[in-house]
Amino acid sequence: MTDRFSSKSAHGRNGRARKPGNPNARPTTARPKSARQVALTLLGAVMDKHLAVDDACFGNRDFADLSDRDKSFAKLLVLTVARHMGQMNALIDRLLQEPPEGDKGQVRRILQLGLAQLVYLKTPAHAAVGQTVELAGRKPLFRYKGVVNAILRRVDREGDALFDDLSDPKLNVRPWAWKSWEAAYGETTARAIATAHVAGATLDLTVKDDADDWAETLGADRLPTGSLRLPAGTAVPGLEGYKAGHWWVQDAAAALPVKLLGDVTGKTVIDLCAAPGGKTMQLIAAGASVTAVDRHGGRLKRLQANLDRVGQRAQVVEADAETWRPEKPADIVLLDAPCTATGTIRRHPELQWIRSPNDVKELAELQRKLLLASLDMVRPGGEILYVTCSLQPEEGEAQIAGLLDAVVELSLKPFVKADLPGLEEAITDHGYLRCLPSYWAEKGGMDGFFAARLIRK
Ligand SMILES: C[S@@+](CC[C@H](N)C(=O)[O-])C[C@H]1O[C@@H](n2cnc3c(N)ncnc32)[C@H](O)[C@@H]1O
Repeated sequence: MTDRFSSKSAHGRNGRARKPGNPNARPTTARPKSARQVALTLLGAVMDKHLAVDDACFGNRDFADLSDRDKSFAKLLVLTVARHMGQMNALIDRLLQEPPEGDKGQVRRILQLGLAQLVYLKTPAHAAVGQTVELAGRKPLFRYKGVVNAILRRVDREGDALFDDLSDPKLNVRPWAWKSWEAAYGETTARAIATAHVAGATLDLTVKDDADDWAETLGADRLPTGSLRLPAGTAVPGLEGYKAGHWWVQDAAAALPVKLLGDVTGKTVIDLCAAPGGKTMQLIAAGASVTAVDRHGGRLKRLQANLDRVGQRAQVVEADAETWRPEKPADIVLLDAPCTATGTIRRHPELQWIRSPNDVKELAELQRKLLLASLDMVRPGGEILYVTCSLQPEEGEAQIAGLLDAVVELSLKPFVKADLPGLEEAITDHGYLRCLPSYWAEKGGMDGFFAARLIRK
């Protein structure tokens, strides 16, 4: 078997001129880093600065210098470590006879990168071991080079057997998150959620129309709720219909809240927190007239590019939804609120390690403010659709229950199971949408989502 990742990047070698104006440009004499070295830096940014992997990549000059292939490999390494970190740490604790001193956790991270390659990505040992050991080749880590080498060689020799008693996916869940999910969904479901997080995510698409035809053209599965599903790792830009804007990438669960609104033809909708526009595009495709609001200019550019690609138009507003107000109240406000996004750990396993109970508290407060602001933007008799991609009840069920207790102008318009044929289990007794990553496990799962429909009296 050949190793696609056994040599240093051929891209960005010494002396290669950088494009003028490249903000990540570095002096041409600097020595380019290997994908594994960059992965080690990215892992540090995730764990120490609590950055999402994409954000860590965005600000990293060495990452910018890698070839596309090495960029993918560096990211894959970090995501694989994040996905299995609890299991890896349990094994490392067992194999490291003495915890390293004064290494700022680097030896553990190097070992994690080695395990990611040997155990999960099945990178050939000659590259995985040799080049990973090199990461410990400089001061102050070089005294641990032998230890790293010995541990990785043992893992290569003994393989999966070393993980026999470390298969419980709960090991990868932070205790505070486990406590919350167990209390909210029960132990069996919490474990199924953890299992889904380890399994990763498929590529789901929402099509503008002709879903059956597109399913056939793309060789995709048509899910009961209308989304199309392709295997994990399918490359998007090369797929037929992407450039022509016939479909967009959207997890099957993320597509449900707008579907649950029913017929929106001719209705005015304010899409608050709209970027990058998945739900905006759904609303427009369903016949609504949409004002898309987001406070992040860069993300709004992505929204506009998405609208351009699929040939749709919306009024696009860069503003803070807490203070912005429309000239005229809308029929519907869709609030896809900023949240901890713990429902998307399948795609972004690092969230497990960068979120904290304090984030849940702070974001729940922000969501409440945005919900109250939404009330000012919708006409009497109009609807507010509140959505989060969080598994935490504070950002879902408890948020809405608290709001309904406090705000007399609002009432719940419950969803009913008949609204969601094929996924009835996602409609709760209270009439909320509650998707869990463990649903449709045999089909490849889905993101965790919550939605509630409120009426302004
Ligand atoms: C969950 S994402 C939205 C995803 C989007 N609705 C979709 O379907 O593609 C949350 C968005 O909220 C935006 N945001 C966060 N706080 C905001 C605020 N106070 N006002 C407006 N937008 C905000 C972020 O910039 C981010 O784009």
